[in-house]
Amino acid sequence: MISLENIIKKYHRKDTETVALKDVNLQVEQGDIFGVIGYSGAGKSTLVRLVNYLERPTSGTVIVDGQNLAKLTPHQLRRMKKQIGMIFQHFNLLESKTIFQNVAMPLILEKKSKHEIQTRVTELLQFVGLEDKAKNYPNELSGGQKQRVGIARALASNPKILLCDEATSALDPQTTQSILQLLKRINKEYNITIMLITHEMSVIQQVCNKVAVMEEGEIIEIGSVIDVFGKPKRATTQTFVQTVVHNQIPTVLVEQLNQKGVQRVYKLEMIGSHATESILQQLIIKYQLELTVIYTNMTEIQDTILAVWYVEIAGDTQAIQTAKYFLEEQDVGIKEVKLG
Ligand SMILES: Nc1ncnc2c1ncn2[C@@H]1O[C@H](COP(=O)(O)OP(=O)(O)OP(=O)(O)O)[C@@H](O)[C@H]1O
Repeated sequence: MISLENIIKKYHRKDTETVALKDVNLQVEQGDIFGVIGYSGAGKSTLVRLVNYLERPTSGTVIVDGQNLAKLTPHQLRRMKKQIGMIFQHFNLLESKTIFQNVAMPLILEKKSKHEIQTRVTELLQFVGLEDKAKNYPNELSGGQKQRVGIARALASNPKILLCDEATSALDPQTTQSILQLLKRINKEYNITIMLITHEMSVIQQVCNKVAVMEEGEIIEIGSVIDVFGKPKRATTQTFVQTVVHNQIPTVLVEQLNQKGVQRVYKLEMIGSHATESILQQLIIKYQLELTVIYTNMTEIQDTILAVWYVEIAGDTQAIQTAKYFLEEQDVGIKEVKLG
């Protein structure tokens, strides 16, 4: 649906050159909710703005719905842009227009008939739960309601793709939840492919099926959300993941364990069907090991459980080694951790 190939984007201002994107490649499939995460300045906004050609690449190819955007005539590009809706952190509503008029704006620009506009806007306001606010002005609405207006406006032209630029960053956690639920409905009910950028891993956790992690203009990790959350490779990704997956032993517990002189603590990481206690039982029964569970945490991601267990293992060294092989065969990550 969206393909970015060997994208380089440089900005020039006076004598300075900023390389915002350095050879970026990514594919977004039809039906994806594709998240892009990274710290401020990583290049997320630049990346997402390439998709509707708000920014043009310095080099590389942007393909949307099978079309190379660089090869389109201005008329074809305008038509393509109608297939791509966008919502923003600060909503970008016209303050002097009513909610109805804001949502109607793309349809007015498309010169749709009055009747058509009335029907479509009413339907959209119903969909986002704001049918009673048609005659209000943006400054009479809460942040969450304003974002719903932004969403209704973005959907007016029946887009195939919705781009979300930090759409929930200005909202409180509860309102964020409701907007994310709305995005999920849009994806399912209208079959709209969504690309969203955020600096919050919890947003990715709640709605996305795929994620790209960006750092200094590069994609440093990309894949299904469950894979990236389950086995983050790069330090930045690990830091993001730890904001939602609490897979470290709490410091206070580490101190207690050190005081007790506990040795041989292992961290076991399991994804999906393995994330059960039965694996631990097998270690006890099959390998005659003594296990003491020190800390455990489970996180639900995309209907799958990510589990981490910290266990103290006592027993025959050879038996522990054989048990390690058994765990690796079961796709359970195991490593000895140093306390303190
Ligand atoms: N119009 C511009 N002119 C010059 N430099 C720019 C421009 N837009 C972005 N940049 C620079 O490009 C780099 C990437 O910026 P970008 O806004 O894409 O990052 P971001 O990850 O979206 O950051 P944030 O979360 O703060 O919005 C930054 O160094 C930024 O200063």
